[in-house]
Amino acid sequence: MGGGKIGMQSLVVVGPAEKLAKLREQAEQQGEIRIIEELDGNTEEWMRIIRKQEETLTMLLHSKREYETMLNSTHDAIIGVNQEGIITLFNKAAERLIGIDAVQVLGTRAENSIDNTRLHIVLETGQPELNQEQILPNGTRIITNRVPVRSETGEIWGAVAIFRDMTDVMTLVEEISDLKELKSMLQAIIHCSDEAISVVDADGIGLLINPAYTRLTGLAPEDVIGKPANVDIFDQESMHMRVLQTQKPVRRKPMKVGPKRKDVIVNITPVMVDGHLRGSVGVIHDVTELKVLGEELEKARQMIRTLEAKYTFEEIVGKSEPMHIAIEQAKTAALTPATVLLRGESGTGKELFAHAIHNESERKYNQFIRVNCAAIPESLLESELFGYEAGAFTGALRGGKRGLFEEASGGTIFLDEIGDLPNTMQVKLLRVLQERELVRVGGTKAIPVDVRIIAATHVNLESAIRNGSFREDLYYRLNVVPIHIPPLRQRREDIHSLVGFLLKKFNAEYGRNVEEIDARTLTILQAYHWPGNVRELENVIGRAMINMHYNETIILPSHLPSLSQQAKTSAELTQETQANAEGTLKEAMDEAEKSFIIKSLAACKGNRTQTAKQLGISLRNLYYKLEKYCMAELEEES
Ligand SMILES: Nc1ncnc2c1ncn2[C@@H]1O[C@H](COP(=O)(O)OP(=O)(O)OP(=O)(O)O)[C@@H](O)[C@H]1O
Repeated sequence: MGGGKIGMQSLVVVGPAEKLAKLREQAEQQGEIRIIEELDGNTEEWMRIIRKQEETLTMLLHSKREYETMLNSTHDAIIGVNQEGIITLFNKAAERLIGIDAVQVLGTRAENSIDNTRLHIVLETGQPELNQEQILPNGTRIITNRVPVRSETGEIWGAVAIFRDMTDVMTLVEEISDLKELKSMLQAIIHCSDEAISVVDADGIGLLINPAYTRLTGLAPEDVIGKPANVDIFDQESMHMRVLQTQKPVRRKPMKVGPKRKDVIVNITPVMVDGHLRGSVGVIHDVTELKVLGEELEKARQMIRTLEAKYTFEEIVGKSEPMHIAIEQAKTAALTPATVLLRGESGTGKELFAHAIHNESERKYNQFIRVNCAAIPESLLESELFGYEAGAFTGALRGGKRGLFEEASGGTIFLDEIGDLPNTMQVKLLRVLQERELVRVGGTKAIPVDVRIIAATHVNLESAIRNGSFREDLYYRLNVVPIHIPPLRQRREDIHSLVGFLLKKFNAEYGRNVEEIDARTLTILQAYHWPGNVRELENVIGRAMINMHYNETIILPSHLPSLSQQAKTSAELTQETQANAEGTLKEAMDEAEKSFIIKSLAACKGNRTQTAKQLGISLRNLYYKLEKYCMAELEEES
C-alpha cells in the first residue's frame, strides 16, 4: 500500500503488496511518484482517500482529453520527444504535414522516423532553433520552432518542435506583393492620368483625387480628402452622393466645372465588393480641348469648302470697257450684303463672278454653296434647299437634315439658273428673302437664316415675268444689284488676253509648252460670233492644243479646222455686208452709241437721270435706248 504524487496531484494505489512494491519501484525510477505517506489499516480513512483519488483520476483524464483535443485541433504541427529522443507526442497536424500516422512513430527515436529532424540536436545542445525554414521530403515548405523542455531546475526533459505549413502563407505573401505592385501601378496610372479622378467611401467621404482633378477643379487634396462630398465641385447636389444613394452609375453626363466653367463629361460608378457598397469612383473627362479642336476642324472644313469658291477677281480676265464695268460693279457689291443678280449668256463667267464676289466679301471664310436650280429634280429641290424634319417623308434621315440654306449659314448661296426655278419654289424662296427665315419640310418652326444670296440666269427674266413663268415679286427681291456680264462677241478685244490666260492654264494641265497664237488664228477667233462665250473659247483652245504636235508652240489656223471654216463663212458674210455700206455704218454707230451709254451709266453708278443729263438726252430717250440695246434690266447701284 502506498501513496504518491504526480506533478501537483496525489495518487493512491490499493492492491496486493507485491504489485504495489513493483509499481512503487517503477514510479520512483521514472521520478513521477514520490511516496509521501504510509497508512495503517484504518478502512474508513482508506475509503475516503480512495474516493478522493478517484475524483482526482477523473479530473486528470478529463485534462488529458482537453490537452489532446487542443493539440490535435491546432493548425500547428507538434512533435515532442523525451530525454532519450523517443517520440512521445505527434499531433494530427503533424500527421497531416509529414504524412505519417502517430502510431507509426510514437515510441520510436525521432531521428530514425522523421527525415531531417533536428530534435535530437536540440536535446544535445539545449539551444532553441527558432523560425527555421525547411522543405519536407514531400515538398511542403514549413517554418519551425524547436525548443528544449526543461524541468524547474533547468534539467532537459525533452524537446518539442512546433511547425506549420508555409505554402498558404507564402501564397498569401506573393498575393500581397502582387497587390502592392498593382496598387503602385494603379497609383501611377491615376497620378499621371489626364482624366480627373476622385474616389469617395461609402459615406461619401473623399478618399483620393489625382493631380488632373486639382488642375481641372482647382481643389487641392486637403480640400477634398477626408471631407464629405455632399456639395461638390458642380455647386449642385454631389454626383458622388447621388451614385451612393442610388447605387447606379452616372454615365457621360455633360457638365461645366471649375473656376473656368470647363466643359466636361462625367462618369461615376459605385464600387461594390461582395455585394456591399464600398464607395464610388468619379472620372471627369475635360472636353474643352476636344471642343476647340472640333471648332478648328469645322473652320478648316469651312475653309476647304470656301476654297471651292476658288476664283477671285484676279482670275477674271478682261480689260474691255463693258467687262471693266461689270467687274467694278461686282467689287462694289461684294462689300455689301446685298443680293446680287448676275445676268449674261451661258458661258460668260457668271459663276466665276459669284466666286469672286464671295471671296472679296467679309463672308469669305464661311461657306460658298452653289445650287444649280435647273439640275436638281423638282421633287428634291425643296428638301435640298430648306432641309427637312425627322419623319418628313419616307426615306428621310432619322434626325432630319439641314438644307443648303442652313449649310451656307454665315456664307453665300449661289442660286445658278434661277430662271429655271419651279413656281412653288419661287414662293418659298421669296419668303426666305423677305423674312430671312425658313421652315424645313415637315416642320413648323421658323429657322433664321444669315445667308448672302447671289443668283444668276441666262434667261430674260422680264419676258419670263410677262409669260408668267417667273414671279415679279421675286424678281424685285433678287434684282437688288444686277450685274450684266457681256457676251464675248461684244468684247472681242478681250479674246487675245483670254487666249494667253487659257494657254497658261492648259500648259500646266496638259504638260505642254504652247507659247503663242498666230496673228491669223487670232483674227479667226475675233471674227467668230462665240455663242458659247468664254466656255466655247476654252473648248476651242483646248482642242487646238490637242491637235498640235508636241514640238509645235504656236497655234495656227490649221489647229482649229472647224472654226476656220466658220470664220471664213462669217468673213465672207462680212464682206457681203460691207457691200451694203448703210448697214455697216448703222451697226458701227449703234455699237459706238451702246458703248458710250454703258460708260456713262458706269460713271453715274447706274443712275439714269444723271446719265441722261451727262449724255445730253432726255430720260425718256435714254430708256428707249436702253430697251433697244437690251440693257433695260441694268439697275442703279444701291
Ligand atoms: N473673264 C473670264 N476670265 C477667265 N475665265 C473665264 C472668264 N469668263 C468665263 N471664264 C471661264 O469660262 C468657263 C465658263 O464660265 P462660267 O461657268 O462662270 O459661266 P456661266 O456664265 O456661269 O455659264 P452658265 O450660265 O452656262 O452656267 C469657266 O471655265 C470659266 O472659268
